[in-house]
Amino acid sequence: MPELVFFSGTMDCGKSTLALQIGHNRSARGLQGVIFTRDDRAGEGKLSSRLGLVTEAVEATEGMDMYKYLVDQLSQGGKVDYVIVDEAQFLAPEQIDQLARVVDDLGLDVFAFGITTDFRTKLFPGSQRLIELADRIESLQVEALCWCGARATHNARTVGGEMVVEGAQVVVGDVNRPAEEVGYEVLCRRHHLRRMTSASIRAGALSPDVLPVPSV
Ligand SMILES: Nc1ncnc2c1ncn2[C@@H]1O[C@H](COP(=O)(O)OP(=O)(O)O)[C@@H](O)[C@H]1O
Ligand SMILES: Cc1cn([C@H]2C[C@H](O)[C@@H](COP(=O)(O)O)O2)c(=O)[nH]c1=O
Repeated sequence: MPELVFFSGTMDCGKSTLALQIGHNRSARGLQGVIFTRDDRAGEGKLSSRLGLVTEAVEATEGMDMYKYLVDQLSQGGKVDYVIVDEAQFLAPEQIDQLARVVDDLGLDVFAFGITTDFRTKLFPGSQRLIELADRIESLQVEALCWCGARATHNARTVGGEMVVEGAQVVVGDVNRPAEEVGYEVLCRRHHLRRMTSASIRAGALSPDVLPVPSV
C-alpha cells in the first residue's frame, strides 16, 4: 500500500540526508522520483544536506498545486514512482492535502521531511497537517543533542547567541552561525523553556545545568 510518511525531527538531525538516501536507493533500482523542496538554504530548487550532498529539486512555490503538477507529469508520459518532499513544514496545509491525494488517487509513496515546531515551540501549519494526515510518522534515529547532552527536541532561534521568542515564523537559516547573525540551536525542552543556549551558558560560566567536565 502506498503511504504518506512524515519523517520529523529537530533541525540538524539528518532529515535531508535521509531524503537523499531514500532517493538514491530507489534510483539505483531504476525507480524515478519527483523531489520537491521549499526554501532550502542552498537556494531555489535544491535539496541539500549538511554532509555536503545536494541534488536538483522542484521548488514547491506558494500556491503550487502539487497534485496537479504530478498529474501533468504523468499525462505527458513522465514516469513517477515516488515523491520526496523536503522542508515540508513550509508547505501550506492545502498542499499536504494534495500530497495525501497523490498517495490515495495516484498510488505513489510520498516521503515528507520537516521540522515539527518553530522557534516558539508552535507547530508549523504544514507539519500540523502532516501529523493529522500521515499514515506514519517517523522520528530519525540519529538524534541531535542539546548542549547539556540530552536529546534535542526543540529548535531555538538566536541573535548574538541570545534566544529570541518573537519574530516571523519563517526565517531561513542554519545552526552554528556567527554570533552576530540570526541562527538556530537545537535544545532539550528543559533548556528551551529556560531559554538557556550554549552561548548563554558560556557567558554565565558555572551553572548546575552544565555537564560535569572530568579533570584531566
Ligand atoms: N562534518 C560532519 N561529519 C559527520 N556528520 C556530519 C557532519 N556535519 C553534519 N553531519 C551530520 O549531518 C546531520 C545533519 O544532516 P542534515 O541532513 O543536513 O540535517 P537536517 O536536514 O535534519 O537539518 C548532523 O546531525 C550530523 O549527524
Ligand atoms: C526553527 C525554525 C526554523 N526555520 C528554518 C530554518 C531552516 O532554514 C529550516 C530548517 O531546515 P533544516 O534542514 O531542518 O535544518 O527552517 C524557520 O524558518 N523558522 C523556525 O522557527
